[in-house]
Amino acid sequence: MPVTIKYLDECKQHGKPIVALTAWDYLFAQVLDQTGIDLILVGDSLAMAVLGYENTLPVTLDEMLHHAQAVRRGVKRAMVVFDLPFLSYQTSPQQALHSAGRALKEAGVQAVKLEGGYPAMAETVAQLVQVGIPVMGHLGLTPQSVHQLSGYRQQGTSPKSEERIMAEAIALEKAGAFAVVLEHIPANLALQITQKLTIPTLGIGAGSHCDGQILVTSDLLGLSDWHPSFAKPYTNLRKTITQAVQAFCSEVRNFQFPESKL
Ligand SMILES: Nc1nc(=O)c2c([nH]1)NC[C@@H]1CN(c3ccc(C(=O)N[C@@H](CCC(=O)O)C(=O)O)cc3)CN21
Ligand SMILES: CC(C)C(=O)C(=O)O
Ligand SMILES: [Mg+2]
Repeated sequence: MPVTIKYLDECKQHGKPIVALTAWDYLFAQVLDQTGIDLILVGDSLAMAVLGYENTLPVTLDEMLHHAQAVRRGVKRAMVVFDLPFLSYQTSPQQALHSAGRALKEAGVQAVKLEGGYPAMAETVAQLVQVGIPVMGHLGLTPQSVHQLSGYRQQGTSPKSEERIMAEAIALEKAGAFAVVLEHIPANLALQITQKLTIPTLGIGAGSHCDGQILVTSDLLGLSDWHPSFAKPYTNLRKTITQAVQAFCSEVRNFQFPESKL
């Protein structure tokens, strides 16, 4: 059974943690989906994780759509969410509608995600939801605002900032968002938001009290050359791949592969 908004709501109600990861291609999406995770995000973090950019700002809507199409082909069960890239939705609700519409029509994703809250984004979310496009919010550390935020610093550390993030979360829920990502905020603030909202919260660097967790897949696999402090590598694929390639090099250079058959 494919994962639906209703299923994610039930997870929250029953205290069953939601598991979410990012993917950028068919191969990884298929492997992840077959493990039974709930949600796959085509995250704009792919700008950094797989395209080698310094931040997420350069990646374009067309580039993201190309990745999303590949991801979609690999997924049968998980909900696929498309991360709207920088400046594909901030200009106006019309622009957001056009970009989100392309993600649903051209890549076949079930939902979109956008960064930010009240007041501008709440209005945009409301308009998308009104035409039947499910929206996931993203608050706290919003990487598309890296320059405005003076780096990838933890957010919600002052009473004023805490209050603002809580207000934005409430505004997103009111606007009709079906879930919200909370990134790099104190665990206690994430707990308060999770208790206050009826929609599920997905945490990344936001403690253990969210309704689910999301990580960048290359960080979980130990494939990235760098990962944020809050990520946990569950294996060291970088090392495994390096060793396999070195073994191949050695066998080719020593005429051991392929086996000689005359
Ligand atoms: N591979 C990868 N994993 C991610 O989780 C991720 C990305 N890329 N790219 C987009 C954003 C950027 N993220 C980040 C990046 C850096 C920190 C980090 O190291 N923060 C430091 C402070 C850095 C500073 O002050 O500039 C910290 O201790 O909070 C956190 C989240 C999370 N996202
Ligand atoms: C980490 C998640 C929430 C994200 O926005 C991304 O991968 O781009
Ligand atoms: Mg993102």
